[in-house]
Amino acid sequence: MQQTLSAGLLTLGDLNLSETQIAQMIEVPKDSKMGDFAFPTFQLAKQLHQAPVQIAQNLVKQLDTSAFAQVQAQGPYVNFFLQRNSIAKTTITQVIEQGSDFGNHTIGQQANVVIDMSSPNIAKPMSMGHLRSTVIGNSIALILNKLGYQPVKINHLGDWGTQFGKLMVAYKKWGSEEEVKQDPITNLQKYYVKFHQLDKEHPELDDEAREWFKKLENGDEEATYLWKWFRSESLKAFMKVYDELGISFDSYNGEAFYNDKMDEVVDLLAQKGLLQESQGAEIVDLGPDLPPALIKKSDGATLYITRDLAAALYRQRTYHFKKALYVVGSEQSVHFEQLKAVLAKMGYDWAQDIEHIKFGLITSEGKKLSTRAGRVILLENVLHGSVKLARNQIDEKNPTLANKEEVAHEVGVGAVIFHDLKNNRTDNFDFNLDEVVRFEGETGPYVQYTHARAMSILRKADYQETKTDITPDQIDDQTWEILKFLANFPNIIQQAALQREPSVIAKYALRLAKAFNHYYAHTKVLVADEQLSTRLALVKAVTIVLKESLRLLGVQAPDEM
Ligand SMILES: NC(=[NH2+])NCCC[C@H](N)C(=O)O
Repeated sequence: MQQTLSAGLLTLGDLNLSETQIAQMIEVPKDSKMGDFAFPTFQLAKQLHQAPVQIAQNLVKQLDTSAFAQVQAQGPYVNFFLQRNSIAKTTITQVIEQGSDFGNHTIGQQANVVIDMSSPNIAKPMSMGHLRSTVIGNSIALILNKLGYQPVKINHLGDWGTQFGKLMVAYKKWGSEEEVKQDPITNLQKYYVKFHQLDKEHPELDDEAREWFKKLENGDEEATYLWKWFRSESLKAFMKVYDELGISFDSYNGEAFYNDKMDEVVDLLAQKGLLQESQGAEIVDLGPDLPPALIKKSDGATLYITRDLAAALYRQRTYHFKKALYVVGSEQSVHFEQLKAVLAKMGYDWAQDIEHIKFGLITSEGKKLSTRAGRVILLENVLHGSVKLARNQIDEKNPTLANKEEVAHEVGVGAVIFHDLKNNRTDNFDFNLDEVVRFEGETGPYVQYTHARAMSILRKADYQETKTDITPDQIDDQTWEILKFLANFPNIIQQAALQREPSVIAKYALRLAKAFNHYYAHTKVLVADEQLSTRLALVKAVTIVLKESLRLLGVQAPDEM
């Protein structure tokens, strides 16, 4: 279809659309009367100086339609109706032969894409925002990898800053080693909060904190020891969450890693004549549309953005990245615009390869989370609560299941990840644990359950791949619904990659699962007639694509649940 469209489009005018770009535009209409696939013409109107409806009509006249059952213009769309039988045979055969490789592409040519993700702050709890960054970043890495890119997942830990001075003072005054070892995050946080409760009335505390931070910067033995220890205890606690999520990183180079790389950045900025003094501080002016970037404070301390500049330089040198993605909440938009702007001013053309992958807030009862208002969601409670709810559902639906513990974990954790990824990433969404783990509706467990159900059909039939001989004769509407989705999977992956949007895959998986359940409700799959092996092959293909969709989101697909 891409080839046909590509050839047809060339006759309309000077359009520079690659087949990949065309693939990314193709849609599967919700109403099958509008075709199996549809090609929208809106986006071409400007370039061609024609109305979309006109373009659709002209295009249809130019297309070689011999490979299709029917091609027609309907409003601003070109609708394609495929030859069901031939598509059925090729699609099912392809999916089964390629297995989880179905949809793979070499477009990425092994180029490195650096993904800055998760990046929680030492001695503080990991927030729901950090969870979003972790699961979105992980899924984007998996999607890009499927297209032949080499993702490099970097956890840019918040492990440096004046807060460590405060923490050291607080720990030495009110802390204990046992407490920190037992529950590092809760207790370190507790000391820090106590410091802030007292420092208003005891300003000498702030002086002590400054001294401790200075000691740390100067490599003092005790300060360094404490810092390393806080860092490693916190990291251990974070690792537990990452282990539960099944997510790993290629690097944990956090802010502190760039300590000895800051001078170079400041020198470079000075050499290029970009540094200005402003009230004792050093800034880079970024014109009327952006606030200036604060590079060095009047006391000589460098800032968040200075570290990000050093990190960008380091990553470019180390990985020669094709793209550098920063998966960070929308509230940091200005920071990343500044980062790009400073790098562009420094004359690095790779500044344009930096992308801020924004995401929205998680709310509770429609309101922003707030520790003070008591609207907090603790990550650990979410994961454990979700696994527990999944366990209850399994006990109810499948009490004799063998590895309940393991499956409950895969379902509970998968539910949380899926719930996050099914929304457009920039949308805010409300968190309600009961909703997350439901086996019906638009949830991860629903997709997992559909996969497990399809697997159980194959088990009952004692399906052997070698028996596959596909001879579809009549393809009814329910079957066709599934086939269409299967055939479109490669396009879906490319769409998700281009938009950096895992929700494209999550929504696709929901639609495919729904189509399968619809089919299953209408079809006696296991009846022994001459179409049995074709039906089983279809079911097999569905299990492959559902499982691969879930994998790309970072969600497991148990065979039974
Ligand atoms: N390179 C970066 N700035 N990454 C994001 C860091 C996020 C930061 N630690 C925070 O919690 O807000």
